[in-house]
Amino acid sequence: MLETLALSCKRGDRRLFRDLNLNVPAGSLLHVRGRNGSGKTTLLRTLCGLFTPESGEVRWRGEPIRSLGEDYRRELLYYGHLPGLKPDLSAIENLAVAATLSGDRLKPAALWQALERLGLAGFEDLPVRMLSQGQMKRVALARLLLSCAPLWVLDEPFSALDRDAIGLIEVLLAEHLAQGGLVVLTTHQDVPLISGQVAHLDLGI
Ligand SMILES: Nc1ncnc2c1ncn2[C@@H]1O[C@H](COP(=O)(O)OP(=O)(O)OP(=O)(O)O)[C@@H](O)[C@H]1O
Repeated sequence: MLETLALSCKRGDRRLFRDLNLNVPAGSLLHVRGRNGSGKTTLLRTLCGLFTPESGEVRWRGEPIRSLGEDYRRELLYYGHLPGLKPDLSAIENLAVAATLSGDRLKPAALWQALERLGLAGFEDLPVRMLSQGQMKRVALARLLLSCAPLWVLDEPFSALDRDAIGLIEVLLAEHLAQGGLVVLTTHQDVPLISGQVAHLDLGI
């Protein structure tokens, strides 16, 4: 379970949220909503331990993430605003690097299958700088198929994706939740989930 206790964050002089108490149980999704600049990305980065809150804490399985360090990061998949790809590496190479950094030992066939499922057959060997924006996002999202992490924190996973890709990500989310995974995501789109328990958090109101 992921929890926050009285979490407060400031950026410059602006307080984005105060005393946030969240509880995301296994098998559930938290959809963080709010206008531009309301603090969604800041909250997601704080949940990942990438931004230090003004006060309060984030807990994973009952332990403060500060004390878990690498043990927490191994259980986490973070998909940020930028796809986080190396532009001169191919799609396959990018996935291999991401898997190695996450400590996942994967057979090359698994990487090729993941790219195929994301509709990237034929584009596996091109440097990703030669792919379209949506294709780059698909490469980054292929990690969802390969990761063993129970907690997915996804910042705008649907942006720049076409209808088919959005449908596929919805299926992957539903599968992850059905297996007891947890998801925290932001999206400005209304995305109906096929199944799973969904809660909403509105920031900046
Ligand atoms: N590095 C930074 N230094 C100072 N202020 C920042 C920094 N990054 C973000 N902010 C400010 O924090 C506020 C919240 O930003 P954040 O990116 O969390 O919003 P958001 O809800 O994710 O927005 P969007 O929907 O546009 O992605 C904004 O007002 C922004 O200007």
